[in-house]
Amino acid sequence: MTIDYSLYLVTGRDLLPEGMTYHESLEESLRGGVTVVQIREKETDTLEFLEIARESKTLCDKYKVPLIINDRVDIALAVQADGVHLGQTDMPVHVARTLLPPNSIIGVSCNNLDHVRGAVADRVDYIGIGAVWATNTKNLSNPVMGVRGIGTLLSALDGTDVNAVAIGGIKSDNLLRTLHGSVSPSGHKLDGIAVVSEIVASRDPYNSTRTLREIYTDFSALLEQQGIPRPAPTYTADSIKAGVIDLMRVVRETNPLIHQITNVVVTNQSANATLALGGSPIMVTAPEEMEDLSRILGALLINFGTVTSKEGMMLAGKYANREKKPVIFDPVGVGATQFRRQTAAQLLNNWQASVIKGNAAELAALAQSEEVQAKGVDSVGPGFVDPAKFVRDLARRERCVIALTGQTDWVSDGMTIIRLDNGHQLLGKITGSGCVVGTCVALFCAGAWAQASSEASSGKLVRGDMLLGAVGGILALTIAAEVAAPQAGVRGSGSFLPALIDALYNLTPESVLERARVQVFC
Ligand SMILES: Cc1ncc(COP(=O)(O)OP(=O)(O)O)c(N)n1
Ligand SMILES: Cc1nc(C(=O)O)sc1CCOP(=O)(O)O
Repeated sequence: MTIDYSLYLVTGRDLLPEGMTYHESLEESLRGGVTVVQIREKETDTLEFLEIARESKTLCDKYKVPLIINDRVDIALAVQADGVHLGQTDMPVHVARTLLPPNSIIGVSCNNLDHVRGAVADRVDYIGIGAVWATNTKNLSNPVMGVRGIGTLLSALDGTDVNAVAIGGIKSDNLLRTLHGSVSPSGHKLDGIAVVSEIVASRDPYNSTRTLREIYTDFSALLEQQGIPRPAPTYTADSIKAGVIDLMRVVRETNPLIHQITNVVVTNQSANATLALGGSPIMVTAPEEMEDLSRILGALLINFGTVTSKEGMMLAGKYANREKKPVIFDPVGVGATQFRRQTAAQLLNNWQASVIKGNAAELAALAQSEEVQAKGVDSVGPGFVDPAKFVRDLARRERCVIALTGQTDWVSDGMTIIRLDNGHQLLGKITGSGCVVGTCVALFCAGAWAQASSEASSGKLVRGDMLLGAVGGILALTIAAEVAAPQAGVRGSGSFLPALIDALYNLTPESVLERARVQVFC
């Protein structure tokens, strides 16, 4: 039997809202479009379980949706359910298979690679991987694994026909993030998501189900589009320059709010650079403010030069993802300490960055490459042998735009690779010029978001052309540096900084067109 696992409902009668019967809730969710139903009764006597299973079977048959029974092979047999879901300490798969009719569906819970290998060896039909996020529905015996943990386990299913659903804390506001983030590095994606409370605890299970379905369908459509090879390059050097000039205009016209959780060294100059380019800076770190801010910001910059509020960073990215706003991540000095490496991994597991910007050592550390070494927050040595390939591969792995900054800057979205050759050596003589690049990238990404904000909702996790945003931000700062450095009043790095802010303020489309040194590779 071919099963559509995309929206897998696991029941939980104790979560039903007051006044809603089990029957009503289940029928509404079937009408709304759940594609599989699992009856999960942890505390119920056999007789009551049997009655509930019978009632559920009648409803599921009416909507032609398969019915799975959690843990209890005997109940599955008694109501002629389509299959069973077994935990790691439940009846072994081979025993259940001898008891159940041929072609029954067997699913198994998996929390680590050994579980997945065991499930593949047992030739199960599907695995339930969890918990992806924290949940109040069940006391978990293992830590939550986040989207990256899901991706790792999905890789172990490459080349098999075992399906996979994720479970645990999945809600409409984190579903897109769950789907995006869990695609394995080899491109293996989930076959569905399993939810309890988002549907069962809802006062409107029909619409809660519809919302989840819509998000899932949009995401699947996007993945299909991405699978189609692009017939012709979308960008040329000229189209990039024209696009950047247009974004510059949008930023000045829309004055976007740029929320920056940044480090103490550069806060002031980042705020000034934001104002100079036509944006409006806000440097908030308190976790309590993140949800409200996410609704009004144009872009979020998370720079962890000094990690003061990890919780704030976690929440800010999560809410920005929910609003489909650009999230720019600048993992300053990520390779320098174990704490930074762990924090970066946790943040990226919690939200999806739209652009990750870093120097060679930072991006090498993120990619777990030893090709480039760090000294504190700086790179040492000549850089990557093949920076174009490096940024393209990391962009594919992180599913976002990667901006590698240095004497030459490289930007890629995983398909197009762009080389930029502007800048001035004085940029290396002022503190935090890399951090200000992050600010400029955030501004141009906010412009790209504003340009696309009327686009129909889609499976994308951010609206707007983030590749162009990243290129725009880098060009703005590096060209401003070229303009500022030869100014009469600039006598060294101290007088260069105010001249740089002036140059950002006075940056013209003509100087971008004239100076931008852009090469596009596909
Ligand atoms: C789809 C799906 N995945 C995982 C589970 C968890 O099952 P199990 O490990 O048996 O734990 P309990 O549900 O019995 O608490 C599931 N039920 N469904
Ligand atoms: C039943 C179950 N199993 C899990 C696992 O990790 O194996 S998490 C979970 C509960 C999922 O409920 P909700 O969608 O309300 O978070």
